[in-house]
Amino acid sequence: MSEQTGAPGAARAELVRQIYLAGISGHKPELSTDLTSLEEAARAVLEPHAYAYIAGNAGTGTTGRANREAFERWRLLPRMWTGVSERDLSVTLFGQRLDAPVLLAPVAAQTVAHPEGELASVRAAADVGLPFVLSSVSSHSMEDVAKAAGSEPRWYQLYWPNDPAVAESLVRRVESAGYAAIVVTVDNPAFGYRPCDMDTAYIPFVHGHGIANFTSDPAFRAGLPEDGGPLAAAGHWAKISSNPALTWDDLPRLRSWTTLPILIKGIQHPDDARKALASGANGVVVSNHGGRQLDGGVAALDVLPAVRAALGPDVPVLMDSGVRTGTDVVKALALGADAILLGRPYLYGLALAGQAGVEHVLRCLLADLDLALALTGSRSVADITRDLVVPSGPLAP
Ligand SMILES: Cc1cc2nc3c(=O)[nH]c(=O)nc-3n(C[C@H](O)[C@H](O)[C@H](O)COP(=O)(O)O)c2cc1C
Ligand SMILES: CCCCCCC(=O)C(=O)O
Repeated sequence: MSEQTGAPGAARAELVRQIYLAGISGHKPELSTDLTSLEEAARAVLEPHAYAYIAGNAGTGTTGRANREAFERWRLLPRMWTGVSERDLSVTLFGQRLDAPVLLAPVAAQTVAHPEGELASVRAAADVGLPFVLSSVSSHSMEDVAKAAGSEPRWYQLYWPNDPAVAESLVRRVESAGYAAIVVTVDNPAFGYRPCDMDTAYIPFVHGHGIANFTSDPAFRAGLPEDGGPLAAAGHWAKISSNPALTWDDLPRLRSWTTLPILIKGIQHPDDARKALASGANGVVVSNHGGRQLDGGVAALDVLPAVRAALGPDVPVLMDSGVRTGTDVVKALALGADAILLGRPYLYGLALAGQAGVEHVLRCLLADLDLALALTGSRSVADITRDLVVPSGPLAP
């Protein structure tokens, strides 16, 4: 977030300029500006089990593919001569002004991709001015990540543990460490059936990745056996980490621990969106976890308009699962999202070049988005309305 108001932030204008100047001078970027190509590039540098964990989907990958197919089914219907020399990508969520409608999705155990993990990602997010959403299951503690973010915005994603003392302790730390919102993920009552991980017999959390918020938590440590080493900590985490007994009746308890905005992530049914709001949430994230949980499920983009209709125009609705380009962001916004969360693409940037790789991905996405605004005739996010997208195929006369 920056203090700037109005037309595009200097940083974004500069990145568009740099990308084009690079083309003119013949100076090739180290990583491709086609973000969809980074997965293959990252595959070449990652250990097979690490690539499988990041890229993998549940089951046969049907939901993961559906996420992309849904974006492909929509086409942008651009308008001309609307006067787009000044473009403003900013949005306001929960009173917080964001330079662009883009956040970094919570992704677990980022040291699997790069030794600096979340510290590299949050620094990149801060440099570009986008909020970072820290996973509960991070390889660096929420306090260390907050320090690396400096004064830039960060949100926290909560997997609600089944130990009430640990749950409350985590939430209180989130508030003390200056996180600006809590994103509660509800699509994970159990780990999805993921052949990609079972076949490599790889679970990051037993290899020292992803449990820093727990090993640094006094309530968690109180439950550890005295002589327990890292394996005992991982074992204890596995016991308390998920909470399949949760129902909507539990949300008021979380509400009583914090005044921060609460978003529910993993919403796919309009009735669940209504229940989330009725139980005390302030917004939702339409998501199927990038296809990593339920195979054969609906595409996130396909349910977005129904969720928006259920909640009305004023409730913050974010979405993720399948966003790969700036034009995907425009489609999601046109179909009802206030902002999107970017997932795997920034992890591939992280794997390829650490902080610089994440920055590259974010700058490319923002440049693409800025140009998509110009090319669709949109001067601001408010101009991205439902009539900017049509189903693929001939336009009805
Ligand atoms: C390796 C990996 C780890 C993830 N870890 C978490 C997590 O800890 N918490 C969470 O809510 N979502 C997690 N997600 C889901 C993302 O937040 C997001 O919903 C998903 O990546 C969107 O799909 P996409 O990356 O295909 O666009 C993870 C996704 C990946 C790829
Ligand atoms: C209950 C915690 C499981 C952590 C799963 C991390 C994740 O969301 C993913 O791999 O996807």
